[in-house]
Amino acid sequence: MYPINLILDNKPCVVLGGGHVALRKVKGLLEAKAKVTVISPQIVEGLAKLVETKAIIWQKKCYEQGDLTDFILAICAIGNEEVNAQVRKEANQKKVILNVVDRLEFCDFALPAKIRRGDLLVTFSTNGKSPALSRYLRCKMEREFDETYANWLDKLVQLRKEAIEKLPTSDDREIFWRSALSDDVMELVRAKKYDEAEASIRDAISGFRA
Ligand SMILES: C[C@@]1(CC(=O)O)c2cc3[nH]c(cc4nc(cc5[nH]c(cc(n2)[C@H]1CCC(=O)O)[C@@](C)(CC(=O)O)[C@@H]5CCC(=O)O)C(CC(=O)O)=C4CCC(=O)O)c(CCC(=O)O)c3CC(=O)O
Ligand SMILES: NC(=O)C1=CN([C@@H]2O[C@H](COP(=O)(O)OP(=O)(O)OC[C@H]3O[C@@H](n4cnc5c(N)ncnc54)[C@H](O)[C@@H]3O)[C@@H](O)[C@H]2O)C=CC1
Repeated sequence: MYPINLILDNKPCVVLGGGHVALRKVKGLLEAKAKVTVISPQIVEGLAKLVETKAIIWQKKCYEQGDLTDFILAICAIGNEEVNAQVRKEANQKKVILNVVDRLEFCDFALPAKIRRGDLLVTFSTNGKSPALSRYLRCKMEREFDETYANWLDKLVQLRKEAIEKLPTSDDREIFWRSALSDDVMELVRAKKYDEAEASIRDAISGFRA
């Protein structure tokens, strides 16, 4: 497995099937700001609400060959081997990247469990061996990854700009950040002393010698 984070903002994605698994996958796509269409003869209540609020488009029908046209990514959550095979075939023809929720061998990608805190994204996966373990680790680590990292990340955006202005080469910046983002600084962050942490990084930028 090769981990990548897809940038799906406003890109057309389709979920086939309208059950609870489809709902979870749709929610994940919406978090990534994708433009989501669901194709299914029936949908669960959670999906119906998303249709009502126009958060997603619903095509009330069974999947047919040709339905993947115009989509860049598809998730097949129907749970039928025959349909899975048809969808896999069309995805190959149209070069659409596909996830089949009950068949890892048919997948171009699998979904990890995730913790999102602002722009920070932490993911867990098990190569399909135990989604339950991915979920367990996500729940456990949610406590560790509270909002402090996301708040700090917002500050780092500006500090990174300043480091780019003051430190001439990318080698310098690599050396700088590996030492500047120290346990001591991160302890200040954990204590929500963002200003002190910020000042410490600024001092380090002005005092940096390669
Ligand atoms: C391969 C993969 C394909 C994919 O969906 O991309 C896949 C496949 C399958 N899952 C099944 C079952 C369960 N899936 C979950 C939960 C999650 N499943 C997710 C991802 C993945 N699931 C991909 C690999 C992830 C990895 O590598 O770890 C998560 C992480 C992400 C998400 O869905 O968004 C999300 C947790 C989100 C969260 O809570 O954080 C639970 C637990 C629960 O719901 O409580 C159960 C019941 C317990 C169990 O079986 O473990 C079955 C049916 C097995 C059967 O028939 O018994 C299959 C099919 C098969 O295994 O063949
Ligand atoms: N990857 C994952 O995270 C998980 C996967 N699964 C597997 O996912 C599959 C789906 O699970 P559920 O959502 O609980 O099932 P479900 O049976 O509730 O949902 C299937 C949906 O597909 C629709 N459908 C049926 N035929 C269709 C067709 N030809 N075209 C379009 N839509 C069609 C149905 O109307 C229904 O909405 C199962 O095979 C299950 O084993 C189960 C748990 C987690």
